[in-house]
Amino acid sequence: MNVNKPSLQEKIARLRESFISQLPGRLDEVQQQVKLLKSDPEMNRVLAVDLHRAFHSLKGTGNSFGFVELAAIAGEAEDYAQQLLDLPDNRTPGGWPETLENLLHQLASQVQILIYTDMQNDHPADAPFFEMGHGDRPRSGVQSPLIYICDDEPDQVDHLGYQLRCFGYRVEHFTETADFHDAVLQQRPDAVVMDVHFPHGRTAGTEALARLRELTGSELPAVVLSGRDDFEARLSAVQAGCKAYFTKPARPLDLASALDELIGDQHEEPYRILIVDDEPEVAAYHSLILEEAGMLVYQIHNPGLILEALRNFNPDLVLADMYMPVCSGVELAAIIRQLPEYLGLPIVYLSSETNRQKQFSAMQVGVEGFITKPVIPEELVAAVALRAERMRTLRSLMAKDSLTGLFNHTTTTEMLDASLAHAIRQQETLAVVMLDLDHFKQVNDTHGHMAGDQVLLALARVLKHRLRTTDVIGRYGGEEFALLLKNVTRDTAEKLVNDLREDFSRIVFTAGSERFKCTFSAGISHYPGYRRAEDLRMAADRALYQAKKEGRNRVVVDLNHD
Ligand SMILES: Nc1nc2c(ncn2[C@@H]2O[C@H](COP(=O)(O)OP(=O)(O)OP(=O)(O)O)[C@@H](O)[C@H]2O)c(=O)[nH]1
Repeated sequence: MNVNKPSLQEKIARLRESFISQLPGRLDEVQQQVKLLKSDPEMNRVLAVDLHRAFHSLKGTGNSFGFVELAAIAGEAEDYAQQLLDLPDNRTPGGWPETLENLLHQLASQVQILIYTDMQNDHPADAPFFEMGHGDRPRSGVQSPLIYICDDEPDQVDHLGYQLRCFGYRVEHFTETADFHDAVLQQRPDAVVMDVHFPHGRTAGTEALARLRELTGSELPAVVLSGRDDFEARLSAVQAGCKAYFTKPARPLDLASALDELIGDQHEEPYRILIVDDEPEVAAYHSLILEEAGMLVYQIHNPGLILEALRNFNPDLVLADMYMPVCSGVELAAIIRQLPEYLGLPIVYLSSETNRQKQFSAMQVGVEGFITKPVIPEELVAAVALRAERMRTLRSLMAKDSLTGLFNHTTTTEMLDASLAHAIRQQETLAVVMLDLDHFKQVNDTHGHMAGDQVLLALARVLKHRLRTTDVIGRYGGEEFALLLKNVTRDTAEKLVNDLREDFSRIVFTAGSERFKCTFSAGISHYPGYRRAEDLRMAADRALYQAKKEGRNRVVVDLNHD
């Protein structure tokens, strides 16, 4: 099937065309407003406010789409409307109303020119152009990360590969750098574990990485695992762009942590940006810029929909226009700030208001920033990404457990309520799993608290890599975890948790010179078997208790229903 998706430039061109086609109608409206204003001896301020907003938005949108002359005339008219507003009641500025009529006349000529040029030219030369890099876009796939290990010592590597698979990675092993080289060109891995010394060269491994970088123009995320611990080997690793250096024998858990760090960012969810702008074309234009940078954008053109949009879309940042008909940007920001759950949500104005004093007072309601139109796309993306990132970090500190990075008890409980409500609404199923490490006190007592922490981290990592991004993983208590598996049958949930249990039980931990393994037990309950969150949790708890009683290292599914 041949699907011709419009390019970014084509989408922008369509927005411009749509804006141009609306210009005569908008001009008509402005002319009506001026007429009303002229015939009103009281100089109605409401009419003047409307007029100011109309010119302001014409200026902003004109600028955004590169119609500089139209924007300049609209800007002059906006200043004049401001003078009308600033004067005491019943007074009019000098040149009234000829100045305004003259500006309207100029605007009408500009609109004619734009319509004519648009008809002549498919791609206006002055269309704002931007191109954003695609390299940093988050990956959308949910497949486990692919790791290439390149090492000529099969025994050691087999064991390492086996352990990394238990952590949820897909692993491929190469003993020859030439095979590794060809494989990378065929399918680029998420990360590489590379040896330095090979029979055909003292630094053949790191040289292979450097060659690939030259050939492809980009660095492979790589760590070194080598028997050598000398300056030459370490320097070759740094020069090849390797981010960590491990000497053999390395602990699989340490390597897994380094690999997680290397590829971690790629699993980040895209930033969620809510745009509030009464001009659909302008909102769509800014939305295109942000989407092109990999963000997820939702637009509303009526500020009255803000409450629903916040709740349904759950944004990381709100980008709001300052002058809108239903309510101003300042009023909108004040409404958001009065909602306790959105107190920390960054709000940024995107406006053509250039008056510093007005910008400053508009920010007094707790607004994070001010971006003036027309925007430079890279600056918009950078300003939005920076603030959205900060919001993510703050949220994560509040919602996540500091050791494992999983959701904490409170958030997991809230998510159980939300997931159950969603399952009921969508007529889907939901499995709740309570999971508890076996004899964990003994692990701490025998190998120390730090070794215990490593076990908790390892389990968290296995769960994160192996479950879908839509599933919820929480650290419910000290050594107790809760999983919410969405839209799975009871049998699928049981098989999944049993596979996790078996893989986890194969991981070898080291504490000093000691080696040990660890297991967990799990209990599963299921919606629609139970219809209340608390009942689901208690049923999963009872099943877990039974698994412990029956000898641990097993999964029990609750078969009772309410
Ligand atoms: N290392 C470490 N240990 C923790 C943490 N949180 C809780 N624990 C320990 O987890 C252990 C839980 O022990 P118990 O509740 O007796 O359970 P258990 O030894 O796992 O026995 P069963 O659950 O019956 O198999 C206690 O020793 C806690 O100190 C943590 O963050 N780090």
